[in-house]
Amino acid sequence: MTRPGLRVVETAEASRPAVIAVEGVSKTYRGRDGEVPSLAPLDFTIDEGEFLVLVGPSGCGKSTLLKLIAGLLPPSTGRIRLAGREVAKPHGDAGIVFQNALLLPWRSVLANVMMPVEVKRLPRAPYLERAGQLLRMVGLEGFEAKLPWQLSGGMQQRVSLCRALVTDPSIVLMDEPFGALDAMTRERMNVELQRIQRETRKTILLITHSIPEAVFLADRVLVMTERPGSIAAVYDVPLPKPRSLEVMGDPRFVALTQQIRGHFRAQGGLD
Ligand SMILES: Nc1ncnc2c1ncn2[C@@H]1O[C@H](COP(=O)(O)OP(=O)(O)OP(=O)(O)O)[C@@H](O)[C@H]1O
Repeated sequence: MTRPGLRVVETAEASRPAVIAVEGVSKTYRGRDGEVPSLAPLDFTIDEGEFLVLVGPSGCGKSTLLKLIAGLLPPSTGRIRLAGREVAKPHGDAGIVFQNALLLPWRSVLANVMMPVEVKRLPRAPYLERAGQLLRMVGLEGFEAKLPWQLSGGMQQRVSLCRALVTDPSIVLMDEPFGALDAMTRERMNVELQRIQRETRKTILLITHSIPEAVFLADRVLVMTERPGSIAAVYDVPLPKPRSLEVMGDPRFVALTQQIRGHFRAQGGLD
């Protein structure tokens, strides 16, 4: 049952249940040109409230994995459970944020945020209130009536994040959400996203090509191999949250980014 209101029920850190369970999941695309094995069988879980970041070489199946979790594609083997239920079709219980904000240009900021509410035919009034709260939380109070082109790229991505959160989904999936932003805006958005996750307590799975971004944001970083992607390593990030940008100078931060970079040196980098 989807519910409005920014906060979810508090759970003890030690006994956080898994929100996502990926069990033996693989994906092979089959088309006219033959088969493309995209993901090797994967097993991992994401805990409630966890921030898991995926890094891996280009084409290793990261976006495919996100689409599988969102139910947009069926796995070739294995199964995915989201909040205990097997994902079998597009379920709408995952908010998705892509590299481009993908806002409808003729709709106001508020109307864009309300899109999932309309698609799911949920009652308008409580979600309108939630949309207003979310826009306030991301610093866009007063911009509700603006059109997307009147906003900067970073502001548009914040709108897209509000749209992903408006129906209070079990998980937020983010595919290179800040990849199109300039470096300074991107850093600011990383700090913002960390705060937003703290306030909403959402479970987040984020894909990035930036190792520092991964370490800055994550509770755990999952490193993937080249296609067909499998799990090369999973790292706990031993840095307390909230983190400020200064953490990037912390020897533990530097050591971990170096260690993760080591996975890609032999493969010629992340991109
Ligand atoms: N619909 C499709 N049909 C056939 N092959 C596909 C399809 N979608 C993706 N692929 C292939 O599957 C592999 C994994 O693609 P995917 O987009 O998941 O990788 P990725 O890790 O997200 O890449 P990037 O980091 O470049 O965004 C790639 O080789 C891609 O060409």
